[in-house]
Amino acid sequence: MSGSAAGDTKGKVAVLGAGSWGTAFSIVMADAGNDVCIWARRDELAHAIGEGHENADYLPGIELPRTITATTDAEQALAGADVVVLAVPSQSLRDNLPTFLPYVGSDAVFVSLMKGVELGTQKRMSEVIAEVGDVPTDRIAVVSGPNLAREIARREPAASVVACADEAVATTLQQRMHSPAFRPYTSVDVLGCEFGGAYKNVVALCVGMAVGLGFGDNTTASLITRGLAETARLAMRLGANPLTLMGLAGLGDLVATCSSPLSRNRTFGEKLGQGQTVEQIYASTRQVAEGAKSCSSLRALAHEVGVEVPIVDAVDEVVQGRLTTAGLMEAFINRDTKAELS
Ligand SMILES: NC(=O)C1=CN([C@@H]2O[C@H](COP(=O)(O)OP(=O)(O)OC[C@H]3O[C@@H](n4cnc5c(N)ncnc54)[C@H](OP(=O)(O)O)[C@@H]3O)[C@@H](O)[C@H]2O)C=CC1
Ligand SMILES: O=C(CO)COP(=O)(O)O
Repeated sequence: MSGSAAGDTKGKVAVLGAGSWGTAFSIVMADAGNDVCIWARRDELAHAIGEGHENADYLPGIELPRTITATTDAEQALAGADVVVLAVPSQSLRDNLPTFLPYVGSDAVFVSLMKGVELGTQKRMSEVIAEVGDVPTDRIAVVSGPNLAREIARREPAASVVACADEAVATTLQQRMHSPAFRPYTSVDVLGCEFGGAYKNVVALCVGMAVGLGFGDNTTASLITRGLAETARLAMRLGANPLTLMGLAGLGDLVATCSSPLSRNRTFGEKLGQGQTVEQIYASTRQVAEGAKSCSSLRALAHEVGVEVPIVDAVDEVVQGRLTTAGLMEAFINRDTKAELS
């Protein structure tokens, strides 16, 4: 993988997944001087992106740079790419990897944009890539931060974190993705970044429920703050750097997602709070709300390591249909009282 200063011609990037974030991140990479080829699983979407220069299904009204091409052919998307960006829903990654892996160059670096934890295995996405692809950790990076796709696609200024166990790889990727509107910071705390990204989706579901029930800023700020405490408690138990959770991939993303009506997770929670069922919500959108699945895997993981996660527990109960959203708020207030910093 080669690096160069912002604005220079850099190399080819394959983006596997043509949804909101895969497409918005492709704009970042194209603006930073990379040639980008997006893999979509539907012909009509690949055609709309490659020929019409718009992804009307996910980012309507955004004109895509001409250096972005698209295909449904994984071999074509990956040919010559030294950066391989994965942007499919987390729960589909394991099934999708065998389609991609035969065409990934032996030195190419994987970049996960996904913010979920696999159901059943409780693995983070970088762990799934390492396991299924037999890829060493110095070739797997994650990008995570307050990066709502539509705002990024509009080139509104934002920062993010690119994390890799090998700091030099993170730095090279940082150079590859630094664009006029997108400022990446490096980190070696892959676990902390992935955890921040996955956990905030569950907290955003909870905040959305509160909004849907008609509660105001005191309620949402209380949930965000206790959500951050819970995220940090579990992530630290698993080996994350606590400061990562106070950074862009933790607090930053938590605030953006919990505050924004653009967030699919917050919207999902809001609809639950307004009385819709999980099935009705799934039927009303094609976009992924990762927290609705990751609440169960994060809960299982927390219980495996003996960490208390009342928000994740309660959100999972609501999603499973065993608790109402009003019951969740009541449980939040009426749990046994304790010291804040316990
Ligand atoms: N959107 C955002 O603001 C951000 C999202 N993320 C994360 O990025 C990841 C991708 O999200 P995002 O792009 O937003 O998702 P979207 O829901 O917008 O798009 C999902 C994409 O994946 C495809 N897809 C859906 N199911 C499958 C499957 N089973 N196998 C293969 N492809 C599938 C969809 O194809 P089709 O259209 O054919 O259904 C679509 O191209 C998630 O983990 C998300 O948490 C991270 C930061 C920001
Ligand atoms: O991760 C995101 C912003 O950083 C997007 O959140 P949603 O998936 O809830 O839209």
